[in-house]
Amino acid sequence: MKLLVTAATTLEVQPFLQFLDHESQKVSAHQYRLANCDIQVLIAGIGMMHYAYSLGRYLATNRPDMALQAGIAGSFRREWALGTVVMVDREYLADLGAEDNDQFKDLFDIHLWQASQPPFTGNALVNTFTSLPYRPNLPTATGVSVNMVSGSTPTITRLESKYMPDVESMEGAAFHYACLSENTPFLQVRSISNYVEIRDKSKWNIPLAVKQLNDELVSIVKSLAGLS
Ligand SMILES: O=C(O)c1cccc(C(=O)CC[C@H]2O[C@@H](n3cnc4c(=O)[nH]cnc43)[C@H](O)[C@@H]2O)c1
Repeated sequence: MKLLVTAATTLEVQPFLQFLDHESQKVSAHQYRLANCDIQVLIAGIGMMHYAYSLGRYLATNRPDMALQAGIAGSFRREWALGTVVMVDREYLADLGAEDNDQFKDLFDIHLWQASQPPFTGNALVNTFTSLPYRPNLPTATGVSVNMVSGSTPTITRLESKYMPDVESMEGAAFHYACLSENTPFLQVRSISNYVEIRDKSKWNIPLAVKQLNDELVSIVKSLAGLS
């Protein structure tokens, strides 16, 4: 099987790259062979613009059997400990639209986009692939994707009441959009590095989130390669 593993930054998948260096055959700079799996690693950049361009360019000439996005995320749910790994199955574009005095309206609200226009389901980018080669047993989550990490009470309250999100990232929606548009089965896996709150970087735990994310990533890829 041909598997694409993609992340915004190398930092987020560094331990996975080390695993591949030790356990697989390196075919070229970002390509590996692990048992029955051809693995391509794409570092697509931070934010939706970089991500959509890199992934779109890749999918224009490559047909992976499955794409896997791995990254860290902020959590709206305090009951999820930092380091919890979740599978995001629904994404909203949460800051693309218009400000109307103190109200935010997304592109569906102002009728520039129509509900369920492809590849949307309603106003969300939903992972509708039901028969993936492998599905990890992880909590599922609703994601919002933003261009600016949320860090004020009005913004957080607005997102919670409009989209009821569990997690926030800066690339999830771009990944869903590209994979749905190209009919590529996909999984988005995120590990909680911080809570979505008034910005306090000292409370983030990126090393823990990266460790837990990569343990799960190795386990998923081993299962896909038929190694466990
Ligand atoms: O400001 C800094 O010093 C800083 C250092 C490292 C990382 C950051 C980020 O803002 C990470 C953005 C990156 O991680 C994802 N992420 C993680 N938590 C959140 C969040 O609460 N809201 C949105 N995105 C988040 C995101 O997908 C980016 O790729 C800052």
